[in-house]
Amino acid sequence: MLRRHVKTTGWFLYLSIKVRQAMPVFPRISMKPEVTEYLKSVYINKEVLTVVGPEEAERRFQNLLTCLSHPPSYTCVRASTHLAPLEEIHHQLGEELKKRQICSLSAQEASVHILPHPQVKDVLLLPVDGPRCVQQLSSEVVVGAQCANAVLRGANVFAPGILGSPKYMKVGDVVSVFSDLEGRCTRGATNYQGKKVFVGNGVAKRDRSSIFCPGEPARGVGVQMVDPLYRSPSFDGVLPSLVFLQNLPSVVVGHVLDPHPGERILDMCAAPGGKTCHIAALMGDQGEVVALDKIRSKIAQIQENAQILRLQSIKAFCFDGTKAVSSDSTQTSEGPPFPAESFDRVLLDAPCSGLGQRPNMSITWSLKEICSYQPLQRKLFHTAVRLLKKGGVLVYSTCTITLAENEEQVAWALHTFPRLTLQLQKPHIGAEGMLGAGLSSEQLHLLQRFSPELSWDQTQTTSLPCRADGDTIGFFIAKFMKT
Ligand SMILES: C[S@@+](CC[C@H](N)C(=O)[O-])C[C@H]1O[C@@H](n2cnc3c(N)ncnc32)[C@H](O)[C@@H]1O
Repeated sequence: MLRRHVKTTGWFLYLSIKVRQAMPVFPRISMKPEVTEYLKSVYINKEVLTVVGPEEAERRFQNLLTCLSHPPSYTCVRASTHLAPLEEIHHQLGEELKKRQICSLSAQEASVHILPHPQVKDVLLLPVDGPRCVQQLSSEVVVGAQCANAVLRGANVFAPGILGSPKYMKVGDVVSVFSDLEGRCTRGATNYQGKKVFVGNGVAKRDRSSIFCPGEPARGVGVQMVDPLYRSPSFDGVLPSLVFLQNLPSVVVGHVLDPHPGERILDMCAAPGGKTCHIAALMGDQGEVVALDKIRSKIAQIQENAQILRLQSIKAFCFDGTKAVSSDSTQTSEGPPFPAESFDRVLLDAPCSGLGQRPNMSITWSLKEICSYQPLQRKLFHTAVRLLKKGGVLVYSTCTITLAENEEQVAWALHTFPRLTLQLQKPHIGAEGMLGAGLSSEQLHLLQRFSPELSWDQTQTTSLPCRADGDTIGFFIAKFMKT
């Protein structure tokens, strides 16, 4: 395997000459020592040690730290099968990608490389080309970590994400883009020497002066990525009503909830509405999907997505989910709070520590912040159970990897609400629940945990769609019925 060392400021990155080789290109995710210790105690807990042994437990933990800093090796889009058959959307997407030449593949290859998921009937998968061999340049643009993560998943650099640029950067200049790993680059920097990681090359679409001008905040694309380390199509404006960018586990959530036409569904923490829209689509837009979110500015995102995807059964409200049960059982108004037992199904896609997101090269949070979600999730859970009809279905999901927000919440819920029983999930394409929360093997079997660390060693040698179910963000799903 041919490799070369490329020197960056204080950092050595291994850049691969061969496309898709097993060597990681980014350093392991960095975090505060207390957070590393905490995650280690989660992944190398007593129950895990007893079952898989210390070596395997350690291997999984080290894999976790590596895979979190790397993007999944494919892009997942959900097709609007309520508007057109999957085959038709597949074909149109191939044509559109060819037309826009946003796909690096040849015209003939473009549609061939879009693959339907074998089990999730409204998902199309597109391989990501990377890590690619890209030469670093002397002109450096430094962007915030969030912005860089989006670049690694196919986005361009938007002006607000830019922290530093060459002193005389002009429109048309070719620049190398770096992620500010520690969040220490000050806005307007001209030569940042802190920890940074190269994510690709692009062309400046704005002069430095217009990016950092005082007063009016800069908007629009600041650097168009032409040679990214990981190339995947940008879906900006591509068939907006027919394809929706969504991580595979998030699409699985909608199917696990299994909503039926004519039902009344509650999505308690809904913004920006990806899962809300999926639920409405699965119901053929027949019935009612009530979407709540506590943050007012996010309600417009739900409404906008519903409009783009041509869904009319969604009603979005700004409301605190923990207060969504009305004490008045005769209350009949359309919006919250609602009388108990008002909904056939409830989705609690809970606010969480989000540690399963990929790529993520640095967790800046303290342990206290990470541990702050469990009580809020329990409050929301109480409301969810009260609002659910007898015989109704409750799905609880998070995009994090701790036991405290996942399996421990399930153990707590089964203990607190004797009328809840765990249900089989369909599809079940992730792993089962993680050991360590005292759940039985039957209970763990009913849980779905997407655990990229389990297949990280094989990720880059297995072809799509086989690797799709393992090479995901970290995610958790539990399905209950109220008996
Ligand atoms: C994981 S995100 C939801 C993602 C969404 N389900 C989707 O698929 O697009 C969690 C959301 O919960 C919202 N949230 C936090 N606390 C809440 C509360 N008490 N009541 C309602 N929403 C809340 C946040 O504003 C955030 O938008």
